Amino acid sequence: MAAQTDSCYLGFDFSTQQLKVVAIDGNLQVTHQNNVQFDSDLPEFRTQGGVHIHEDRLTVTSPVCMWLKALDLILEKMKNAGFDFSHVKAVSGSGQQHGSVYWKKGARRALQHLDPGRDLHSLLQDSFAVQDGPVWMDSSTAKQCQYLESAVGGAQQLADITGSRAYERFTGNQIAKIHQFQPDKYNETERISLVSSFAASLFLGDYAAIDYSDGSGMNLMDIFTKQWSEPCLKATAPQLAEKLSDPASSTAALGFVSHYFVKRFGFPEDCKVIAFTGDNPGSLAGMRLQEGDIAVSLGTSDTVFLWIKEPRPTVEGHIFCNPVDNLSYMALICYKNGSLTRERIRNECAGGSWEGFSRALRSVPMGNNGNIGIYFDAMEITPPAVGIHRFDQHNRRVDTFTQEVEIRALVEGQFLAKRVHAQKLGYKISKLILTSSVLLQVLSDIFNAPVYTIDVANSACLGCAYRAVHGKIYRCKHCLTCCSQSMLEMFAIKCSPLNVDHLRY
Ligand SMILES: O=C(CO)[C@@H](O)[C@H](O)CF
Repeated sequence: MAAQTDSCYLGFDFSTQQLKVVAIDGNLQVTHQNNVQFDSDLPEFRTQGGVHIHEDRLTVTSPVCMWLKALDLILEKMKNAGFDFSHVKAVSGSGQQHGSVYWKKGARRALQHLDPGRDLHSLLQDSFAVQDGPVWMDSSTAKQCQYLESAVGGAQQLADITGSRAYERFTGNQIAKIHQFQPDKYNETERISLVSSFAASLFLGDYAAIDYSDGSGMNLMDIFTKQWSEPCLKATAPQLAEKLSDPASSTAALGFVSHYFVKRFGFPEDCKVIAFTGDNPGSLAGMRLQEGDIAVSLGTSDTVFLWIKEPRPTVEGHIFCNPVDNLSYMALICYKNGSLTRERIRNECAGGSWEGFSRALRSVPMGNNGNIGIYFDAMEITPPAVGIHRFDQHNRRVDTFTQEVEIRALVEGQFLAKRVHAQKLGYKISKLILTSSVLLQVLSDIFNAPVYTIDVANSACLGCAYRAVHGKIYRCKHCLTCCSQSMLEMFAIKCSPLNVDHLRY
């Protein structure tokens, strides 16, 4: 890693299982990385995979105080590692998409007057109307989805406005459920943030706007006007526009870090806060996608996404506003059964070892001798289905595979689904960029296309650190309007070509 130089930019990612941070210098070189694992570093919240799955197996939440404590902890870890905050010129970040935070009346005043002598958790733990907020793994709002679609004229009509049909995890439907079943908590709420804008609010010392890109994942924002859609707001809950406030550009400089961070950690007073966004939009920036590239992100959720100019919303997949270029968009497909399912089968079929998993995978030929598996441990998003299904080379349903066949069936099944859905949505598959270096070969075989990886594990953090640079440097000095220098030009100026391991031509 490069030594810390005089300019430094931070990108935070509040993802499902951990809080991560990447620091880069003015040449976009990584100088520091750190993380806090929610389950192991903050065991008092008793999460599994960073969440609480409720008894109905559909409701999934995360404690907002866990995220507060995680930020306290990661900043302490950075300070103890000798990180010098006085060089930080700008911060940005991302959060798991769709999750929501409900600030209760009076919270803004607390946020604006944080005492640098105390930690964030002790200062803000009583500032939330909902302690355990809904997150993207929740599938409990089917009724709210049906109501919203019927109110605006159907699934395709809703997709034409917001970029997606109604999805259970999307924030608007979660807000509708809280208004319906916990009206006192809804009425006690003065501001609703996404996880991304909640995190930005902590650094800003005031409520931060929801950005266009993450706001596209709410079934509430018109992705063309980039304003809240009145019919969607009306069909969701009363006084909602007031609780959300106006969305802002994902490239917006929201202000400077608060007095709290200057005094407690030594951030410079002119350290800018650039709008935080969703984790997948953050990854899109971090992977420096060009038109025609397809990104595959393997995480708690798996996603396939690409940079597009012309949005064509459908009832499958999602169209979000682009986090880097206000005139572009991003297309995304999301799969809920990602790393948690791969870890379950690694534990059951390879003794918990990734080396054993890889050996088993390589021991069975590509195509798995015709055996195919579908592994939906939890209700899947794409398609909305659940259950484990195995078929042999004669298309007969079978109950078990050998351990090696099971492992290859899982990986090939997950990647085949990605290819089928990507092609069905018209994604042109020419080059793939994978966020991690695992499973490269299988992905390349399944897509029959060259696969690259980026050389930093935390693509969302990296993308947000890039966005911090972009927001700080490439902005006219006299106003906070959108900068003239595009981020892709910035990359051309600031750094060498993407460091990629090119697997196969
Ligand atoms: O729901 C998703 C995207 O639509 C997931 O990828 C979450 O962003 C994961 F945090």
